[in-house]
Amino acid sequence: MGDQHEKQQIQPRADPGNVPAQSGACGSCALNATSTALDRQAGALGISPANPVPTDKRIYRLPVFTEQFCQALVDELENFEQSDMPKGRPNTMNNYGVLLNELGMDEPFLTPLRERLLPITALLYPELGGACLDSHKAFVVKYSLHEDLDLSSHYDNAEVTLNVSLGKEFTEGNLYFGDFNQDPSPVPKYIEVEHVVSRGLLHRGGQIHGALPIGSGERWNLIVWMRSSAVRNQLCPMCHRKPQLVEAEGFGDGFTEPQVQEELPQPVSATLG
Ligand SMILES: O=C(O)CCC(=O)C(=O)O
Ligand SMILES: [Fe+2]
Repeated sequence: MGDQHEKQQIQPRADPGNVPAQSGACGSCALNATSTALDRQAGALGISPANPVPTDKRIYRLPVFTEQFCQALVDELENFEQSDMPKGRPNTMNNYGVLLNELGMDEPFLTPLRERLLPITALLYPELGGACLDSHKAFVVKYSLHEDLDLSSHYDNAEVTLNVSLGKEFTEGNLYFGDFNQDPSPVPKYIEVEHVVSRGLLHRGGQIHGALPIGSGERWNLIVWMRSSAVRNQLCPMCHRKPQLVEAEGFGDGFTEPQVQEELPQPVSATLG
């Protein structure tokens, strides 16, 4: 079962290209203390905040693949791109890239990857169903000088997003992050985050973000929009309403139908004759 939404494109409320990377330090000591405690626990799992200066944005960096694996995956995707097999667009905003379910990669590769991340997402994003991310949409996006150069500001159709840099070689093209969409501030603070090949970034799907233009080369990223049916069945994260379900294939948009209650035996009144 699913719903028609994908990425929600938004007008940047400040031109991220012109906004220098900000410290993003939170003014509240309590929040800083909480995020520092969380950062320490995450550090014990090999995960570090993506920004060297503490922020309230909850963006984390972690090792995901080897560089050799990233290279092999990109080679394979280039073969697929050059083939005449039918291909869809990765999503409503990126024009170039590959939908990984079209390559049959969901079951053998992406579901185990999502499940492997559960202890981490449970720790980092408990209120977003981080402990029960039960489906995903996964794709690779590609940027190059004569194709897409950048990606405008948006939030994802995901509770939690994993974004892994696969290479190849490129200059510039940093990611930028603004507010959480459900918690906008009057003057949003943007931070820039550099991607490192073979590393992943974890962020809330609702964290407004985009990618700055690359200066040269090709930039390929694996994006996994991870979804929690327990959370989104209550409220669609894209339109913030109770979801109206329509039939969909595969994981759809990650909504599930309520289980049909097993029919309970009806009480019967017996009359003695
Ligand atoms: O290009 C990137 O690194 C970001 C892609 C992204 O945000 C998305 O596809 O949802
Ligand atoms: Fe995104």
